[in-house]
Amino acid sequence: MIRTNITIGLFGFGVVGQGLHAVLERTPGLRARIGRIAVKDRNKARSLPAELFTFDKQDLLDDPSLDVIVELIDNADEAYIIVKQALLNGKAVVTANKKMLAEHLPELIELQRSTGTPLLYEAAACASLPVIRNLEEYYDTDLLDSVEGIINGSTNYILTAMNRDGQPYADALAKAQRLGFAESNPALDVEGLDARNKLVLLLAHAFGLVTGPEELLAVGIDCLSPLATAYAREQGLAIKLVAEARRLPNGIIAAAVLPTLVAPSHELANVHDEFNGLVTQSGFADRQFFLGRGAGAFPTASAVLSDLSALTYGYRYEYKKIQQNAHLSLAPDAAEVDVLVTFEDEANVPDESDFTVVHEQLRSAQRGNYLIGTIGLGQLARATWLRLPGVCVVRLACPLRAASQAVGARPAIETELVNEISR
Ligand SMILES: NC(=O)C1=CN([C@@H]2O[C@H](COP(=O)(O)OP(=O)(O)OC[C@H]3O[C@@H](n4cnc5c(N)ncnc54)[C@H](OP(=O)(O)O)[C@@H]3O)[C@@H](O)[C@H]2O)C=CC1
Ligand SMILES: N[C@@H](CC=O)C(=O)O
Repeated sequence: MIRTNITIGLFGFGVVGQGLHAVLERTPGLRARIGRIAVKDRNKARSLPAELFTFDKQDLLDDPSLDVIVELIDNADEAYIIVKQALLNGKAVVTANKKMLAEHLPELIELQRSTGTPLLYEAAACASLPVIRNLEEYYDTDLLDSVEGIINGSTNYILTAMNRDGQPYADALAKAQRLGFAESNPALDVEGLDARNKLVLLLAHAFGLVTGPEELLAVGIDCLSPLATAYAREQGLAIKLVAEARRLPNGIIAAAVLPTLVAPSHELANVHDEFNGLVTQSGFADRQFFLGRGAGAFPTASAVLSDLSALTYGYRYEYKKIQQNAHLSLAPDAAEVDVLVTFEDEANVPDESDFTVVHEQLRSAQRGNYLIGTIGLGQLARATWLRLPGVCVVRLACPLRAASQAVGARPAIETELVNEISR
């Protein structure tokens, strides 16, 4: 699609949809205009003339005067139906819906190929940060070793409000919702699932690895314990929700979303509020850092705008790395991670035999219970204690790495038990 005037069929007129309308008004150079808007709620007051709105998706999907469908709704299942039909109808699509994309990526890649119709989604990962197109194009000839970042704005906003401003978790979450940063279902944010959906997209564009979200371990910030927070503070570290994908030897990729202790010298330590930050490490370019707003109306709309502009010069994702890196595979059992696990009582003690090495333990009625150890990433994902109430897992300040032990071979446990056990 190479043209200078675009007429948009817009699905959704919420935070991002209204942001896009405002941004387009201020960007006359693009010569894109919204032709029709599909929304859901018939009783909601709208800031634009009523004749612009419809409640029937076919009014947009079947309208030959609309060149591009921009999908900005908060329902991933409906979004999938809309995007699929638009592509089958030969309409280019721009979407910000990372949940829908992560759940259907293989099919959506194939649909782009079979229909020859582009689907762009820069806003779906890190909102205003131009990460997808950079990973797709800029690093094409470079050897990417890792991408790690803060890729959910709401949780970073919450953690900043709690740690810097002393706000309670519930208040900080409510404010992230009021500001339009959080998903309609904020569990997606705080449970790490939104970051996991974005990690699926990063994996596809950084390494050509197409995987489902359920293949990736995600732990959120909803279970952070006061003990973990105090531990971080004592060590002079910040807790951030970090997504990481790392290339290990033998064509293995390790990837996960985990609350992580971050040293003050690390780029991510200075990513605050709803900002996102992404660090890439690559063979020739070395270390690079992207920083910008990761949520909100205008930052997200700016990425949608950039995709619309890219469509005018015929841009589409080629997913070249899927062919180039066909030898890469996700292998959580070949990776390990160092973690701090805090737990409330005997009912939710982590199973020591799950750990490759237990470095330190404390069980104290006064100070609380914790264990610091090295554990296989796959083993952590399978651990029955991981999801028990009262259990909090935080990754220590070191990257995912290749497992030092063959799977199944148990090393001697090095336990430095701080013997304060009073029960
Ligand atoms: N907010 C943010 O910072 C970011 C959001 N995103 C993604 O952008 C998308 C939109 O988010 P956001 O604007 O915050 O969400 P909002 O909840 O603010 O708005 C959702 C909009 O979708 C409409 N809608 C819901 N279901 C349908 C349907 N079946 N048909 C037509 N319209 C429908 C709603 O209609 P009605 O007005 O009638 O209720 C509403 O206008 C989501 O996928 C989100 O994950 C991505 C990056 C950042
Ligand atoms: N809820 C998301 C919105 C942007 O993707 C977030 O907080 O990052």
